[in-house]
Amino acid sequence: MYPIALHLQGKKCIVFGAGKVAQRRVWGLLESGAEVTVAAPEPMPACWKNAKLTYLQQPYAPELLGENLLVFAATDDSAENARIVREAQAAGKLASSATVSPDCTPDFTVPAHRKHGDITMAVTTEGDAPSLAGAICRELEPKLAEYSELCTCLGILRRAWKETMPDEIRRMQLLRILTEPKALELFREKGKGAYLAYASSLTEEQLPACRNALLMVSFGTSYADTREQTIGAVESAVKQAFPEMDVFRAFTSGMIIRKMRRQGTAVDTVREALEKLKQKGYTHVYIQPTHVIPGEEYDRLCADAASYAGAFAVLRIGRPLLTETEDYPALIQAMEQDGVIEKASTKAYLLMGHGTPHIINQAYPAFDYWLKRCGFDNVFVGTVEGYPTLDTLLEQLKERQYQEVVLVPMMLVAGDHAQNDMAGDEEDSWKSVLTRHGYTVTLQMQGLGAYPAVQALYVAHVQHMLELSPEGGER
Ligand SMILES: C[C@@]1(CC(=O)O)C2=NC(=C\c3[nH]c(c(CCC(=O)O)c3CC(=O)O)Cc3[nH]c(c(CC(=O)O)c3CCC(=O)O)/C=C3\N/C(=C\2)[C@@H](CCC(=O)O)[C@]3(C)CC(=O)O)/[C@H]1CCC(=O)O
Ligand SMILES: NC(=O)c1ccc[n+]([C@@H]2O[C@H](COP(=O)([O-])OP(=O)(O)OC[C@H]3O[C@@H](n4cnc5c(N)ncnc54)[C@H](O)[C@@H]3O)[C@@H](O)[C@H]2O)c1
Repeated sequence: MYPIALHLQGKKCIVFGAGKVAQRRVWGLLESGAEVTVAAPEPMPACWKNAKLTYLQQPYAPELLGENLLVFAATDDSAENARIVREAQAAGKLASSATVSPDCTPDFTVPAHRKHGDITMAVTTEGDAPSLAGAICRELEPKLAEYSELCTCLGILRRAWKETMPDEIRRMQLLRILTEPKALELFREKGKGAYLAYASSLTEEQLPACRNALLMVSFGTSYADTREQTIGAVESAVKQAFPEMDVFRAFTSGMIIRKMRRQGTAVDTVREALEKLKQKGYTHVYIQPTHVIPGEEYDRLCADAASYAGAFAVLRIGRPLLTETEDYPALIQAMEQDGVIEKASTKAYLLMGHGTPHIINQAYPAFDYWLKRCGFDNVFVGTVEGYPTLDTLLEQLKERQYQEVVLVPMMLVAGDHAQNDMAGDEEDSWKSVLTRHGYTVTLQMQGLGAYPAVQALYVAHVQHMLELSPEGGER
């Protein structure tokens, strides 16, 4: 089902039947300016005496379909209605039926509708409960009436601003402010005069000069040091690369946000950040996640952003670090460039990824595959919560002759997982297990975000997001 509003002025339409339903169809069609023909076996009902329509006193016949664009089968014979619909469709017309039958699939349904001034409201239940569609319209009708004067006002303002305000974004911004709940309430409570005064006060007010916001979204960490060395450093790199953008921060982990609040540091959730950007009047919002993979956190981010889709002229989401195929060799090259991993070394490097029950966990074995493709036979990927596990890594190490292993977090930050699961003194940490297996363990305690070459990858992802055409790039 796809709703559209048809402009029927001067278009030919035919209604079969002259009973209660047919009469509703005919009045509606005449109101919309259509050229109406009615065919039914009885004489023309008196109510149409002064109506501008062509009345044919005869039952349905295929030749009556003629040049008509829309066909309304409104007889009380459902088999006849089904036949009318089928034959009209075969003749390339769009047809509806007042009766529902299994051997007929009409092209359109007539929704319950109400019109007040320039506002038309239509409700369909796809034939399930037509009387409910009518009831919903009746319930909402007073609201429509309330807004029809406002609609006229806004129509006048909008046409005037199209002439006097060449900046389309500014116009959009103003019209959005003027249809926010606060403005609607002002119109209802104080009337048209107060509303128009508010509108002109807005046009005089200086709207924010910079309308581009870049929201950097991270999972977050409550470890303040690593937070600034990684998340903060990625954000700084992006700020430097895009000086024309206002850069903001949001975290996706509610647990971390709460913990930080207890420590006295406020960070926004994605929804809070988007709400603030909307309030501040930003029109173009670009969201760059710093997440390593597009997993659950990223899915949630997309859902949160989707609920703000109508709030901005542009709302786009960039891709996490490992999303497209080319991201894999790019990250390997970056890690090599900053000396995180070294090819053909006598040391084995074990990268500790987070891991996830989400299907994207495949990114970790895929990254391992890419490492080998790029010649890093001595670098292995494992995860804390997914596959490959530490046991998988131990098996792989056993087949080779390494004595020294270097542990590296494959996470943006060197937070809880790096400090405890990787490098902690508990007996099940990777460090403890590997030491027990006789390896000499070295720790690299930096999150990926701390490396300039990785920061440059995020800059490239933002660049890519900004370059996408609005049609192809919207998410
Ligand atoms: C909305 C409205 C617009 C309009 O017609 O203008 C409309 N029906 C309205 C009223 C209404 N219709 C019926 C009752 C009796 C109570 C009840 O049954 O609920 C009442 C209430 C009343 O009369 O108060 C019975 C009924 N309707 C259809 C069948 C055939 C069937 O199901 O076989 C039967 C069973 C007959 C039987 O049992 O014998 C079929 C259709 N009726 C449609 C539209 C289309 C689907 C719209 C949708 O739901 O999306 C469709 C498919 C026709 C089409 O698309 O042309 C209008 C409300 C106007 C308003 O109040 O503003
Ligand atoms: N869509 C709705 O809102 C709605 C509401 C109630 C009922 N219905 C269903 O729609 C049907 C029509 O309802 P109504 O209240 O208008 O019935 P109605 O009895 O008032 O009118 C039926 C009309 O169809 C005409 N007709 C019969 N055979 C014809 C033919 N071969 N060619 C042209 N006209 C023909 C009759 O002469 C009459 O004018 C009913 O059978 C009912 O099931 C629909």
